[in-house]
Amino acid sequence: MSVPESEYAPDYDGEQLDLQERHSLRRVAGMSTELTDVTEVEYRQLRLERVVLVSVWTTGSEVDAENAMAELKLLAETAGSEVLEGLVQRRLRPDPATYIGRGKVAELREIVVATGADTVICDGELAPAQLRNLEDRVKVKVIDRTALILDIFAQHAKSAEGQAQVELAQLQYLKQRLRGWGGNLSRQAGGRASGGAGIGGRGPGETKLETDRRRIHSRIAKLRATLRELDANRQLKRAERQRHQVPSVAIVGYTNAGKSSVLNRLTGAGVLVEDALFATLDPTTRRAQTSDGRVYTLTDTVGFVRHLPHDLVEAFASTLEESAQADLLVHVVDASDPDPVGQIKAVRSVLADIGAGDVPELIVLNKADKASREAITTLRTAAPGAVVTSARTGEGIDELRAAVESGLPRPERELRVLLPYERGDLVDRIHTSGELLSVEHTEHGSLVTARVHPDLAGELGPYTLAASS
Ligand SMILES: Nc1nc2c(ncn2[C@@H]2O[C@H](COP(=O)(O)OP(=O)(O)OP(=O)(O)O)[C@@H](O)[C@H]2O)c(=O)[nH]1
Ligand SMILES: [Mg+2]
Repeated sequence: MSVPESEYAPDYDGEQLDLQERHSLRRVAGMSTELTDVTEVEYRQLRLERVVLVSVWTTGSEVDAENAMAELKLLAETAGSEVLEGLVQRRLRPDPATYIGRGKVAELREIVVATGADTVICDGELAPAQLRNLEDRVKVKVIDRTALILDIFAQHAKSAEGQAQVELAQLQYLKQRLRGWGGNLSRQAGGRASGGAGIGGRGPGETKLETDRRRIHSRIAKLRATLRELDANRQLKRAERQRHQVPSVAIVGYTNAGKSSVLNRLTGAGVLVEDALFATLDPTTRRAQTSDGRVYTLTDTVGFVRHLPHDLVEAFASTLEESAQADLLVHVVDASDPDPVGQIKAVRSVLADIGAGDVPELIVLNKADKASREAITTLRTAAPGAVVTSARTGEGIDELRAAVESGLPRPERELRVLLPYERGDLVDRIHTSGELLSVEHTEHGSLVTARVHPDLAGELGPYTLAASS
């Protein structure tokens, strides 16, 4: 399988790296998808694409490169692929024409032939020309990480809004690549064994799009209009919650960190939990109550991933906005992941992008049952004030609930009122929207000290005895 040395000649921009590193298109160990039983093999052969993963490793340590590859593998498998091989090339930067070094392309072709792969997935966002050049030479479908993530989102989107958002992102992505693709490979064919659309092929078909570029544009316009309408709906609901001064908490974090599991633990909500990336695409809002009866909302959100495609962030803006509008972010981290600090950084960078950078954040180190003691200790130092939980065993959930309660904004007015007994309704409202500090039952009514919002303070005005702060 070795390629003559002369073939490496055009591989110029690797020249400043160690010779041996440059020469190897290294196999990453343990990459092939493990199939456990025969029925699974048969089932998967019908459905799966057989893929080879390729990555250019430019910066960071070898461990970083392997973690990135492991994540790409997980993404590919989430999309339904069988991973045959993972290859990494050490290089200062991707080749502008072929992504990996030109000399490596022939080697990649040999691996594709030898393994019987029908798709190559590159870790990154490739230029249209890079995709086309690679496809021409490797002679199987080549897709990039962005298309892969879009594909996973397309498979998981359930609500009308989620589906419209994904389709919009896919069309934006395709629009820029219409000229780049085509040629002898049909995008519509999909994986050899998938019996139809494969990765990157679900969603809008390309040939149709090529024949009528205007149709993309009008479809995009239509989707945007639909999304605006749906967004207006969401705004209404949010405004309603704001009017009632209901504090909101958004659960954010890297994909598969355990956000939905944490929400389920906190509220008993039946939200889909799956060992899959991007299981949750539609935000679920649940009502919760503090120990003293104040009502607040908890919203589960779409997970983040490193290099979340820009088109997706834009398309999901209204969903992601939920986090920017929250009073508190519960940032769930998988403490058992090999690189939790990298995940925290990736999540914070998306949060900053969507304007949620200033919302108070409570870090939750989840999967404590699985994480090593050292990892937890290191993370505690990196994130002081973090709560350690296991959504699996329930460890730390009470502590988390208490931390969320104390992180909620406090109603600003403190007052003392004497409420006649027939105004029990007002006592109830203090319970659910304010903080009841003390009650004393007198012969004239209930003597209540409480913190409430200005609205309710206004209504309580006639009964106020003394106001402070
Ligand atoms: N061992 C362990 N597994 C957990 C824990 N919390 C969640 N999991 C598992 O991790 C996987 C992902 O959990 P989810 O709650 O779906 O994660 P998520 O963050 O909502 O994921 P997405 O919606 O896909 O972004 C599931 O298999 C859970 O059972 C935990 O504390 N310990
Ligand atoms: Mg989820």
